[in-house]
Amino acid sequence: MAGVAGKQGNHVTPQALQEFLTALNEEIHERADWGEVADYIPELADVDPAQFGIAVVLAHGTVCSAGAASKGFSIQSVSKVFSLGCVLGRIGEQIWTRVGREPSGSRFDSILLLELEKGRPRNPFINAGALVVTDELLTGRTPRDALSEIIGYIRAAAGDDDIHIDKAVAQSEEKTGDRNRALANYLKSYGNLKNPADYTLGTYFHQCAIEMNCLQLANAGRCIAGLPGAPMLLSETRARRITALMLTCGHYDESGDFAFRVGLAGKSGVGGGLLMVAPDRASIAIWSPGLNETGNSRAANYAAERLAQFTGWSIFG
Ligand SMILES: NC(=O)CC[C@H](N)C(=O)O
Repeated sequence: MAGVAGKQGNHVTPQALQEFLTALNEEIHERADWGEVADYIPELADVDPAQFGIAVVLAHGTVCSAGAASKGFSIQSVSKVFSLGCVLGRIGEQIWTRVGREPSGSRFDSILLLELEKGRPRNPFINAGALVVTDELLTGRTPRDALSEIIGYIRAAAGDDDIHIDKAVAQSEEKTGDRNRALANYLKSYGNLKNPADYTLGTYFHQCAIEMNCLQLANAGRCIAGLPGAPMLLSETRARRITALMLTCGHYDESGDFAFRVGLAGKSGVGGGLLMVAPDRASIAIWSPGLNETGNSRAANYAAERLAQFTGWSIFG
């Protein structure tokens, strides 16, 4: 890897970036520090952790990629970025009466703060908050229609209709989703779940089971990164605010460390996916299914740090 990295500021050429990504892919495989796949969702437990893909869409539309960038994976919690975009389009700022905008400092599936804060989840990216967002999207609709809206939004963002739900993953999580069931019922007891818990949970499990590859995900992030030519799905203000939430809450109790090491807004998922945005510069998707102790991809986090060092894209200068 020596001799490849170096702070490039605004002047990252596609060619230099492509060379860097190719070398990074090799470095990741040489390190072989993969972490453990999420085994609480049985279908994900079978995925080989020794895989890595990365795709970067630059402001002028050039795409650079390396590794398994066109291999599909379960986006899991990365879907929460798009369900939030969707609900903001639907009911606007009213969603904030039901969910907060503060980092939780606890695990993605924690119930701890929910009692203390009377059923209003800290933010839309922890499971409790995402359940509230999905519940809002479900209100007045069938689960099938709510899911069509979410997947339609993602397809429009990616500019690609070939994005689908992996039903086996959804069913697998349905079988083992007791903690999410507990969260949904707890929300319901505080009057912060409008639909029957099973409906909201079923919709949420299917939303998490959407399968995408890095190229599709990086394309879908263009509207959040505010890249020219991105589909008009979010106002500038909303894109900026979603980015702020990704930075402060996108990695759960590792969000501070990610900001410290990488300096870019990102949203992770237990499928090993990571969507990251460098506002006005690039949309980045990284995937490696092995996770660290906080449920974030070990190799994707490492790659994000190396990419930020190479490009100089940290929002902190
Ligand atoms: N962090 C994640 O990706 C969690 C999503 C997963 N579907 C869950 O609810 O547990």
